[in-house]
Amino acid sequence: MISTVDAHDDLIKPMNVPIIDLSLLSQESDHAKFQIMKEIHEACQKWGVFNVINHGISEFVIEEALEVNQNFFDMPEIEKEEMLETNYGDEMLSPVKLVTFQRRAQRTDSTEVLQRDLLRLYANPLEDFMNFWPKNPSDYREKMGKYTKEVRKLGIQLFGAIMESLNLGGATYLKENFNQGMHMVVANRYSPYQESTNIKIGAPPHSDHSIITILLQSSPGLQVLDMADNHDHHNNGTWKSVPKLEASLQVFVGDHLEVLSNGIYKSVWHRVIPISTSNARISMASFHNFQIDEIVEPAKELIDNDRPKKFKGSSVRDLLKYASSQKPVRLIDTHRII
Ligand SMILES: O=C(O)CCC(=O)C(=O)O
Ligand SMILES: [Fe+2]
Repeated sequence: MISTVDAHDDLIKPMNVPIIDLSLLSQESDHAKFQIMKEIHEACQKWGVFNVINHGISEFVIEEALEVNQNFFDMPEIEKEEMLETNYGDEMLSPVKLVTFQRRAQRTDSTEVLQRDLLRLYANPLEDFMNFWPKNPSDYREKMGKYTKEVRKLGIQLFGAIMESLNLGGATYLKENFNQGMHMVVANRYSPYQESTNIKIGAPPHSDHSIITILLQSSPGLQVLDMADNHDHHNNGTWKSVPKLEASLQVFVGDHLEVLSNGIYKSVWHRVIPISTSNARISMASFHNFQIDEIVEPAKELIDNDRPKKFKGSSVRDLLKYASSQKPVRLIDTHRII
């Protein structure tokens, strides 16, 4: 179990996260394509994370999305809660969920060490879910809608490239599953650290339940676990900071891509320890999955005598349910066949 959450920032070294130029994907040249597939393959295998540049989402859309979330979180607590108070039945399918650390602090069973505010929005199909998103600030839906549309397009493009990097370019059933899949956007606000309180701001170590996550950050603070040759032993890695690179987004391999790739790609352990003490840090994590009850298994094309099936199947619902129990091991680790 990873329990070290102290921010010995001076001891944390930066990690050279690979930078992938997505404009190369649309080039005709086979050489450029081959090169980018190789880079994606290596990044997903070795690090479970890479930066993308020339990703197609305009700086303007990004800035507006960050700003409108900042404005949302800045509203008085009571206003935020009122607008979201609805009973949706199946909580797992609730189109919006707001967790503020003020509210959480009132709960006596709170065992979390690192705190943040988060707003989780369902986003596919966008037209269905947007009506449940916050009405205020009044430009929230419009600006988040734009970002969400763009990031979904990027997700589909990246999934296609990642499948190709696994020689699964011809497996159209996977692309169809992805296209119909779940898209969840989580906006996080990390308040400035207050010396007067004991509250530690951040996100505890975890890997994502997604196939891929696309991350947008307003300021640094993300750290990933560098496991070098020790991928299956998450307690043996070293935390490294991920430098914030201008105009880039970060892409994470999630648990379900580790399963789908039959263990060839590794989901990345990460945590957040914000650096700035004066400004709030806003991030937006865009989680892309298959449908909630679709069973994700190692792709049959990646199973053979040399690489037998490594995992039993699981659905996103299984991963989400398990995550809420806050166990220190990943569900997929309990699903290992060998
Ligand atoms: O805030 C970040 O940079 C990362 C957030 C994250 O890991 C998550 O929401 O799963
Ligand atoms: Fe995450």
